[in-house]
Amino acid sequence: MISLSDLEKQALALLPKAHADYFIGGSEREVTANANLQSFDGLQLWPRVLRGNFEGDLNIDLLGSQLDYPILAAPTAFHKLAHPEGELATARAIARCNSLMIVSMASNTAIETITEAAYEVNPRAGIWLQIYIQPDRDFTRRLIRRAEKSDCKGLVVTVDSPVFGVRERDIRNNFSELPEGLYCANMKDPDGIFRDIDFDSGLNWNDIAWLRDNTQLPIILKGILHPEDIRLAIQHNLQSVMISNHGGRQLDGVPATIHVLPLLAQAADGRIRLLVDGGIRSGSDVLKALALGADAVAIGRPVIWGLAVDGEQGVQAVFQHLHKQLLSSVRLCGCRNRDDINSGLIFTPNNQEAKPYG
Ligand SMILES: Cc1cc2nc3c(=O)[nH]c(=O)nc-3n(C[C@H](O)[C@H](O)[C@H](O)COP(=O)(O)O)c2cc1C
Ligand SMILES: CCCCCCC(=O)C(=O)O
Repeated sequence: MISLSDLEKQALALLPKAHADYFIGGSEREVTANANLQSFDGLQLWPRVLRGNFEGDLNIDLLGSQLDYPILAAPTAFHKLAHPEGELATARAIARCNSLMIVSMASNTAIETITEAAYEVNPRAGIWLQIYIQPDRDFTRRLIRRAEKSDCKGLVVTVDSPVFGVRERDIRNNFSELPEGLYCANMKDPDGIFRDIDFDSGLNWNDIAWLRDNTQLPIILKGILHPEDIRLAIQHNLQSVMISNHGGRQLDGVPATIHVLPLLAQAADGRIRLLVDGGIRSGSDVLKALALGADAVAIGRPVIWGLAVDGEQGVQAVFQHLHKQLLSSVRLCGCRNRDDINSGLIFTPNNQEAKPYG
């Protein structure tokens, strides 16, 4: 693979239009979906030279999961629309890469089957489950128990979705149901009936406290964009937040995540692990996010493109590609160790006078 944009083109050409549009689309006018991508291009790295080797490593302990590098898979729904092996192919690929997969609540494969496949490939694999807290709290509690029993290592709670975003492409394509034979496998009730995923528009911090009392798993809040919400997450003893605008698929017109990251890193002040997603398409994008304060980044659509083009191997290729590019960017920037990856690496007109790192 040469670039993720080549891969994206290949994947889009392979998929039926309604599915390609579901995967690539954003909400309303897709201003935020586009801003995620463009904002990375608007940031420039500011390299130093003649500083010798990068002696550090890029591995990370993320809430108990050991990753070889700080890139993980964001939760994305319906992998069987991209490839018949669906989430099993994704999970195996990511396990082989010693990375971490956040399984969507809307996966086409049940969480137990996914963890089993991942741990078979790599007993140290990282698997977290993403949930939308359901208005039916008993159902939510049962799903959390299933995640715990199947040895998930974290629970990601998506909080940017009191209602579902308006996806104009899906409306135009009349895409409102999965093809026959595909299901949201985690939504099966004990009586064998699949229920729909609901969005709880009344969700508030008391529900997060309820969740805190209902699981020992680390909780990661996904969909944070405001520094005040970081402070509240810290107050609620959460381990991590994902700075995310849902890939521009929920509220259109919100900032690109990379733009709010510095403010949120300041609010976090090292007291909570910061993950960021949205528009990361190259190793230099990953480096920009790490430099601005992220502990790790997550990728959504690129995983789908890899899966659609070449199943398990395609997903593996995406992770290997980003890892290789990240290492190359780190070296080209003259970083000697992990501490050199800081905000001094980002050139802005305002920091021309500032003393860069080192
Ligand atoms: C096709 C698709 C499905 C998604 N499904 C979910 C989901 O089930 N749960 C969730 O919290 N986020 C979901 N997201 C949002 C991603 O987790 C992530 O925030 C976003 O894709 C990151 O942007 P990127 O695709 O530019 O990397 C989905 C995104 C896409 C593109
Ligand atoms: C009603 C099904 C909900 C699936 C959620 C997937 C998602 O979050 C997305 O962005 O699409």
